[in-house]
Amino acid sequence: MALLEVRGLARRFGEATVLEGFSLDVKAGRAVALVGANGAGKSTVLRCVTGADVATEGTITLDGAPLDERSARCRAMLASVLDDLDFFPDLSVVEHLDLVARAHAVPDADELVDDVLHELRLIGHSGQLPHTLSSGQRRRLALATAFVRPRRLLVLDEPEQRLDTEGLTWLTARLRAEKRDGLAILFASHDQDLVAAVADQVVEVGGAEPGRPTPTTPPKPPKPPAGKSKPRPKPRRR
Ligand SMILES: Nc1ncnc2c1ncn2[C@@H]1O[C@H](COP(=O)(O)OP(=O)(O)OP(=O)(O)O)[C@@H](O)[C@H]1O
Repeated sequence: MALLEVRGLARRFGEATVLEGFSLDVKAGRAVALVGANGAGKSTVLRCVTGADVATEGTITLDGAPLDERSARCRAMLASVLDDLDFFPDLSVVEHLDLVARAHAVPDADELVDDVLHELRLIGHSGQLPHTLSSGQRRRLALATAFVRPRRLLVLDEPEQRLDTEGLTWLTARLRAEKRDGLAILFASHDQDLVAAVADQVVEVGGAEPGRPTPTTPPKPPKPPAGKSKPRPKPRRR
C-alpha cells in the first residue's frame, strides 16, 4: 500500500480550474517529482497534501487514513517545506530548530539540531535572527526544520530554490539518503538534474489553463493555408 494516496483531486478558484482528476501514489522509500510549467498547479497539489489548502474534490489518504493535518498522527508523519517561508522574527536559527525538535519530542534534540546546523552550514549563523540571514540561508533554515523532526513523508516545494552548488549537491544526497531510510518523498521542482537524481517517478502537472474553465476537448491550433508560410507576429517595440 502507498503511504500517500491522492485520488481525483480537483481545485477550482471561482471559475478557474487549476486541477482536475489528479491522482498519485507515493510509497515508502520512493520519491515522486511534480514537474510542469509555472502556474501548472504543482504547489496547489502540495498545499492540498499538507492541508495548507483544501481541495474542491478528491481524497487524500496518509497511511490508510484520511489526511487530517491537525491530528497528532499526521503531524508526526508529515514534514513539509513549502514556498511560504514563515519564521518567528524574534527566534534565532538555533531556537527555531530547537523549538521544532522539542515540539515533536525528539530524543537528543540538542545533538540532532547541532548535526543539522553543521550539515546545512548554518552553524556559524545559529545565533542570527531570520531577517539577518541571506535568502539562501533562510532557505537552508526552512529545509533544516524538516530534518530535526520525525517524518515518514517529506513534501517539498522547489527545495532547490536559492541553493548554491554545494547546497544542491547536499540536497540531492540528503534526499537519496532519506529514501534509503524508507521515507516517502513528494516534491515539485524545476531542476531537471535534481529530478533525475532523486525521483523514481515524474508526474507532469498541468492541462487546465488557470483563469479559464477547463475545456472538455483541447482546441486545435488553426492550420496555416496550404502553400503559404505562417505569418510571423510583428516584433513588439518598447
Ligand atoms: N488562492 C488562489 N486564488 C486564485 N488562484 C490561485 C490561488 N492559488 C493559486 N492560484 C492559481 O493556481 C494556479 C496554479 O498555481 P500553483 O502555485 O499551484 O502553480 P505551480 O505549478 O506551483 O507554479 P510555479 O512553477 O510557478 O511555482 C496559478 O495560475 C495560480 O494563479
